[in-house]
Amino acid sequence: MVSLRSVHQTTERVGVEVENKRTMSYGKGNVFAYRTFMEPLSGLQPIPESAFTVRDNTVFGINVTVEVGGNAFLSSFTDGDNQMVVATDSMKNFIQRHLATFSGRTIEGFIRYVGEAFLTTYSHIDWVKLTGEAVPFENTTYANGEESSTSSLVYKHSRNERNEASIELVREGNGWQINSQNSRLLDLQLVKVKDNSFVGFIRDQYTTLPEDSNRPLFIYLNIGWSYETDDDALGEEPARYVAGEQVADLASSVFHELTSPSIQHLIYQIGCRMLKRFPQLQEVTFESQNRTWDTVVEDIPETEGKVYTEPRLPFGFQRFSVTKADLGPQTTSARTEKARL
Ligand SMILES: O=c1[nH]c(=O)c2[nH]c(=O)[nH]c2[nH]1
Repeated sequence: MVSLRSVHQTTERVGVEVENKRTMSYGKGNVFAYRTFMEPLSGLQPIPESAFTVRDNTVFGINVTVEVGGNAFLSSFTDGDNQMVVATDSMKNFIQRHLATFSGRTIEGFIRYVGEAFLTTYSHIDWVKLTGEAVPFENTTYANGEESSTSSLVYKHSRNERNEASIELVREGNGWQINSQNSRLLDLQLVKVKDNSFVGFIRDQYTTLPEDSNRPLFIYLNIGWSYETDDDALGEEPARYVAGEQVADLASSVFHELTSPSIQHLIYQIGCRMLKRFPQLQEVTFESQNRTWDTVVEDIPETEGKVYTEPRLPFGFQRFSVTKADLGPQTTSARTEKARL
């Protein structure tokens, strides 16, 4: 038994700990900035699954969230003392104006540039986290005589999947270090109209779902990746950069090829293919959601088509990460692991 007194002392010690590690940050979200005629990102390493090799960058749109922390901000919370406060409105201006002086070509590069600038400009900021979500614009075409040509003037705001990058920089001595850096493709929505199954799952008193050896499969995917070498994420060496557009094509290509037994296995296969194509990556992560339509009309005579409607809530999801350990010789150890279990 612990005496009351020692409980009290422990609490005091814990209290000090908590004081040092308390949650304290502030920042700004939805900071939109658009720059036109930015340098295109060309020279990407082509992969067989994708024809994408150049990101145009004529319209570079980004939605930034910035969050900063540091002991210097404590008195702004506890005493209402704003002496050290960088107004979040100024943070917004800081981000937007830095887009004019940015000399890179990627969202990863931009948030790194802004993060470093925050730490350099405001010496009392201990750490900064930035997320940049691309606001994507696609090419359009116009009638050029009898031909159709790509417009260099008109771009179409895309509401499809988009790239995102995030970084956490922490002050360290006279410089800073990267605590985490990730790239993601958000909200890739893919439907495969046949050649997917879901069978062999547990059947017990709770099971109402029939086995299906040929279902349509509609999935929503967030795919994340991190690099072995942080600087590869910047796109300064385009051949070492992984573009979300390539990742989207790779994912749909694997989906096309695979007669999938489940979403779980599909995302594993996508992850392995990504690490094979892009050996500069360290890890690939997935958040998937099952959005498979509900069937309304099962048989339409003389066609293999059916009629479907929106899926009913609730939706299933998966989370999974794939690393190089999942490639090559590790297949053996995965099997051994299974045998051991
Ligand atoms: O691919 C799937 N994985 C599951 O775990 C699952 N569960 C479910 O009801 N449908 C599906 N589909």
